[in-house]
Amino acid sequence: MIADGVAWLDQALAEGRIERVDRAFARFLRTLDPAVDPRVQVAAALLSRELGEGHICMPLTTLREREPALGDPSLFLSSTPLVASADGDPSAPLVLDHDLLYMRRFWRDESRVAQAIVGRLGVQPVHPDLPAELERLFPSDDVRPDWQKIACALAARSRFAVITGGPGTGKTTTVVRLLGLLQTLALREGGSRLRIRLAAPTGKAAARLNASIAGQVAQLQVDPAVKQAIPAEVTTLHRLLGSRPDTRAFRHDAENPLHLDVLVIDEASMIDLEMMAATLDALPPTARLVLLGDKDQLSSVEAGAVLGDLCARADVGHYSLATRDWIAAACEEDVSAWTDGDSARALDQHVAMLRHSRRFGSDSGIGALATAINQGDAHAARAVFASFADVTLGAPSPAAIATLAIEGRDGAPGYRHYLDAIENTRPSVGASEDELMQWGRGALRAYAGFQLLCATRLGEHGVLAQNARIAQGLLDRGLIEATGGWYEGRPVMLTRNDYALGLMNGDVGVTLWVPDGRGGMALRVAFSVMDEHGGERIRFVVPSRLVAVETVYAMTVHKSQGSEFEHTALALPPEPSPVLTRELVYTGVTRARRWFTLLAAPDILGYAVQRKTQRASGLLRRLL
Ligand SMILES: Nc1ncnc2c1ncn2[C@@H]1O[C@H](COP(=O)(O)OP(=O)(O)OP(=O)(O)O)[C@@H](O)[C@H]1O
Repeated sequence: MIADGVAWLDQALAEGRIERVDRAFARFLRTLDPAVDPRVQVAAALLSRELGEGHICMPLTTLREREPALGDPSLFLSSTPLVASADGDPSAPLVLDHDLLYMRRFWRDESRVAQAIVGRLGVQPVHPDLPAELERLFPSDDVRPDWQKIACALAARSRFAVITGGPGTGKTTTVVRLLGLLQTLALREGGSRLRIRLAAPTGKAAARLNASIAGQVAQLQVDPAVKQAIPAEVTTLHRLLGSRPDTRAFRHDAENPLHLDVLVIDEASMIDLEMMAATLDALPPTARLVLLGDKDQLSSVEAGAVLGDLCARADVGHYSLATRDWIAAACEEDVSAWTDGDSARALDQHVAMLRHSRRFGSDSGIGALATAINQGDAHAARAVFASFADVTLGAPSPAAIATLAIEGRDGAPGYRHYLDAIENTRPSVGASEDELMQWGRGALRAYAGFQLLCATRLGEHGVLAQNARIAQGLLDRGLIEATGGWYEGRPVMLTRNDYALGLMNGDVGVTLWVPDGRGGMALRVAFSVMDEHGGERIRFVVPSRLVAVETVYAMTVHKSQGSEFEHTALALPPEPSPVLTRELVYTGVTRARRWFTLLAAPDILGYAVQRKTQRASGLLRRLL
């Protein structure tokens, strides 16, 4: 029995079971209802803690486990005005929906997302030319079934589609062909062209999709008029929705919807619940939404795991008999093995999983490692290191990590390679602006040759400590001229959006000495930015204008989402910790294009791989 809420909160805070913000929320409830039951305050504090961990809600079973002294929470939660049922008092700050406890804002966001998706489920009539066009865009493939073709077909017949797949499984290829298909069918017989927009949750992800989409559109086997009607420009979701400084509201919402017919969002695993709700609000009811992403990656930094929820059943498919037959007719593909007439749900018919990586073949350790990690098979994951040259397991001592980060290994670059590239390609004193831009572009490309990833920001094994060690190691070797302040070679990452500069949180720039235009030299930070035609341009920024930046020799795995590096090293702390999860390691491994180095004790790898995170939410229940 809990008689004194204040004492419980203070003690839980002292024991580290809750944080100050959780206690503040529980205390705030007392201002709304001075006679509040202390057990409601305890439940509220524990709920607030769960939200801080990225969950959307808290199942009552979890609440009971966290504090057995609460007894049966459904009894006291149903008899306080602070908690309402789903259709109860809309001013109550907490909602109890069946056995899930929510803060009102999260419950509302989840309801908006669920409603908007449910409204889009269902099959629309398709153009009779669909099978022929699919056949043209996806000439017979040696890998059967051709999931790219199936994903494209499913997306073509409805206003909502999810395409998930690991790295190199062809998400971009599929969506470009889908857009070609939709636009071809729309323009046929004098129809009007579809207004298509492409977006990604971060500037970096948008830039990467931008780079790959332009090339893919050029190769697309469609009419030139169709090609022209496919946009190459990828924007951030914030920009698309029209974010306004200092407010959570966007310019586009249900009252002022976006003017578009098709919205494609890449890297959808990074979208949190609130952003998804805002996006769906702003989408006209008739518009199609296509979500692309890798369901196995880390979820968004903010609460929710919308893509993970939507793809929770993707491995098994759960296609209905009707979907199976429709796919057979439209694509000549057989998905019987992924069909389950009894348990098929409407949502399942809108989800396709690409299962064959074209980037990582059977000779790729990175691919084999990603698969073993996803299967939670630590033994197989360790065995991969012994069998493949592109992946290596190294010691996690701070000194060894810094050395690897600087020197690289066996042909795989480290930061020496990047700093040498700056030095070796330095333009002459009278270099033109074009030559300087080319130098900046080369430096940024060389920087993308290697990245050290850490599990956390703080602590001896975190980003800040590793940054300091690497900078010292570079200084000791004469590769940089200082370890603090601004110096040539300092790589920085923005920690906040800077709309005035057109730079986004997560954008990385490199510091270079360039002519100042008055006969002297000045340090400038080179960033890759998109011009108005979707092309890449290098912008040199005065360091003093960059107010929210961090040195980025090391970055957290979270921040690395949406980026790829030729050689990626992932350093894991030596002690077990809640941040070490399967998704974290998988996301780290799949940032690597050619080489991957894991700096971890083998037992820590096993520990992390066995810990699959599950964020509590009621979304799937509402959708199935
Ligand atoms: N059906 C296909 N036929 C031939 N090549 C393909 C096909 N699909 C994809 N590829 C090639 O495989 C590579 C990866 O494809 P793509 O970039 O579309 O994958 P992705 O899933 O978007 O990858 P990422 O992990 O970068 O998001 C590209 O080089 C692409 O050209």
